[in-house]
Formats: sequence, C-alpha cells, structure tokens
Amino acid sequence: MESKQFNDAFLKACRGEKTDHVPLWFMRQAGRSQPEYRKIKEKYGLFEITHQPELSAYVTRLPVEQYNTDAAILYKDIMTPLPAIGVDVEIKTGIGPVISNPIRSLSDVEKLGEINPEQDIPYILETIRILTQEQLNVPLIGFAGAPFTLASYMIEGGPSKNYNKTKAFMYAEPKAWFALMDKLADTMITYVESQVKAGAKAIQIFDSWVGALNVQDYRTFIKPVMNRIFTSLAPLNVPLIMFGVGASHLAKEWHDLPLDVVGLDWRLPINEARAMGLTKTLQGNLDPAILLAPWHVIEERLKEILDEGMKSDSYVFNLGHGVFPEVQPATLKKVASFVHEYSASNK
Ligand SMILES: Cc1c2[nH]c(c1CCC(=O)O)Cc1[nH]c(c(CCC(=O)O)c1C)Cc1[nH]c(c(CCC(=O)O)c1C)Cc1[nH]c(c(C)c1CCC(=O)O)C2
Repeated sequence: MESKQFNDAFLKACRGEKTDHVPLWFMRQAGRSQPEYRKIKEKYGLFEITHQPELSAYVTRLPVEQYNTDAAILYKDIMTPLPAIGVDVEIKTGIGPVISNPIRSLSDVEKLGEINPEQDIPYILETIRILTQEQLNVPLIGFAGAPFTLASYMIEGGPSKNYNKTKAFMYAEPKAWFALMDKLADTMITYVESQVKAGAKAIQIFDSWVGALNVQDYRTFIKPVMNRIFTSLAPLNVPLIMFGVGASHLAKEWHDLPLDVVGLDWRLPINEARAMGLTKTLQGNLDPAILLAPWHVIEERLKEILDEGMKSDSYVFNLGHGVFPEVQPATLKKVASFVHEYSASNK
C-alpha cells in the first residue's frame, strides 16, 4: 500500500472541499463481521489485541484493504483510556463493557486519576505510528468516547437500556456530575491530543447514548462540556466529527458546537437535516440493518442517500451505526464500490 498515492478524499469532504467521489468508511468496520478478526478473537480479548501494535494495526488495516474504504478507524474501544484513570473495566463478548467499581458519589469522582498517554497507553500510540508512517494510504481516524457515554457505563456499571442510574445521578448530584464531566473531558482532551500527535488525521467523538437526554438537559448538563472539548481540540487542526445514536433532536445542538462534521444515525434523512439548517459536513446514514436485505433494496436506499448527500461537497457516506456481526464482508465490499462508482459518475 505504501507506493499508492495518499487518498485524501475523506479529509477534503470533512472540510467541505470538492472530491471526485463520495468518500466512505463504515462504523465498526474493523471487527465482528470479519472472519479473519473472529479467528484472532478465538485467541485474544479486545484489550489483548490492542496491547499488540502489529496485530492491532493488521485488524485496523483489514477492512481498508478488503473494502477499499476512504478512511481507517483505529481498532480499540471507547473504554481504552479508562483503566489509566482508575476504572476497572472488562469487555465481555456479547455484552460489552462491564465496570466493577461504578461511580456512586463525588468522592468516587475525586478518586479518579489522570492519563499520561505515553506511559499509560504507549501501545495505542505505537499502533497509530505503524499505521500512519508505514502502512496506510488513507487517513486514520482516531476517536474517543464523550463524557456522557463514558459516564453512562461508569455509573451503570455496564450497558443499560434507559440510563436511569445515570440520569438520577445527574439530577440528584449536579456537583458530582459536573466534576465527572470535567474529569472525563480533561482525560479525553489529553488522549485525543496524543492520538493526533502520533498521526491520527481526524477524530470522531462517540456520544453514542446521549440521545437518551432531552434537548433542555443536553443544554444544561452536556453542551458546555462538549463546547470546552471541541474548543480545546480546534488547534489540532484535524476534522472533528460528532456521532450519537437516536440523537436527531440534538443535531442542531451539535451543529452549534465548534466541530466540523455531524454524524447522523439512520433516523433523520439527509435532506431534512439540511432543511434544519445543518450546513456543516454530514456523515451517514444507511440503516445498518439494510445490509441484511437483498441487494436491490440496498441499492435503492444507497441511491436515495447518495442523491441527497451529493447535493453538497460536504458529505461523507457511512452507516447510521456500526456494522452488525451478521453482515457479509462481500456486501460491504459491494456497497463501497457502488458508492464510489455511482458518486464518481454523478458528481
Ligand atoms: C458505545 C461504544 C462502545 N465501543 C465503541 C462505542 C461507540 C460506537 C457505538 O456507538 O457503537 C466504539 C468502538 N468499539 C470498537 C471500535 C473499533 C472498530 C471499528 O469501529 O471499526 C470502535 C470505534 C471495537 C469493539 N468494541 C467491542 C467490540 C466487540 C468485541 C468482540 O469482538 O467481542 C469491538 C470489535 C465491544 C463493545 N464496546 C462497546 C460495546 C457496546 C461493545 C459490545 C457490543 C459489540 O460487540 O460491539 C462500547
């Protein structure tokens, strides 16, 4: 791959610049749906893979080479930086992150430490260096979980359906809540800076579960901390992407923040997002479940989304959420070539 010219279509579209095709990548492109990955998973857990830079680089590269995506996303998890600040987290296959020392009070928040990336996660920085200096000819996307989504795991102790404990903590203990948001924001800022310094060319902030909040609570309990995060990251001069699930009601709030790209799940059509006044680059938003449908259904939906997306240069194709484990790699490959060819001939 080294000899191939660097493909910067993704970075250009993030900045709203013209490209010869619509760039694409798939959330969760590295992992569960890939037989090569599943084979590695028979032997190692997620954290065991991420501690081995050559292996993590291979897992990160695999979907780029197989599907011809326009960006790579670093193989790791939103939980990756949390052990460094004292969170005892395990990733359980089929369940997700489980935390054995959940946050219950202000004093629990005060016990959290600081992250020193070179010391605490050198293997992540090494993986980024291997990929960006030696292996990739597309941009590498680094990422971090946003404070609400990280806090939801830290307070619930694991995945949740309704985030009741998280919300109860937020309403009942605002002082502890804001202390936790600040702690996580500081950790994420340092963590993201280290990823960019090591070679990441764009950053996606996953606030996957923040859609559980209404607009007023988002403004009170989350928007100020997100504003601080994006303001602090702006000098890094890389595209900053926001994403969450079931958060269409917050898309305008995100658009107000100093970020570059608004990631949409599958619920809000691109044209309606534009009509709401979202002029920034939009990323999305095929329902990942459609990848389980027959090809003619997939193709019809791809055309609909691309026809709307391509009305502006500020558009990146993606799914509305992560690839399901059941999706065939051949389907992802076909989607990628369709997006590339259809957009190249209609631009
Ligand atoms: C909420 C969240 C998590 N992790 C992540 C999010 C935000 C994105 C989203 O909204 O889905 C982000 C994430 N997790 C992983 C990646 C890198 C892979 C990629 O995107 O290509 C990314 C970007 C690896 C992973 N993270 C996890 C796996 C599965 C581990 C395994 O293979 O058993 C992978 C490949 C585990 C994990 N980690 C998490 C959950 C809910 C789970 C279990 C569900 C699942 O199976 O995906 C937390």
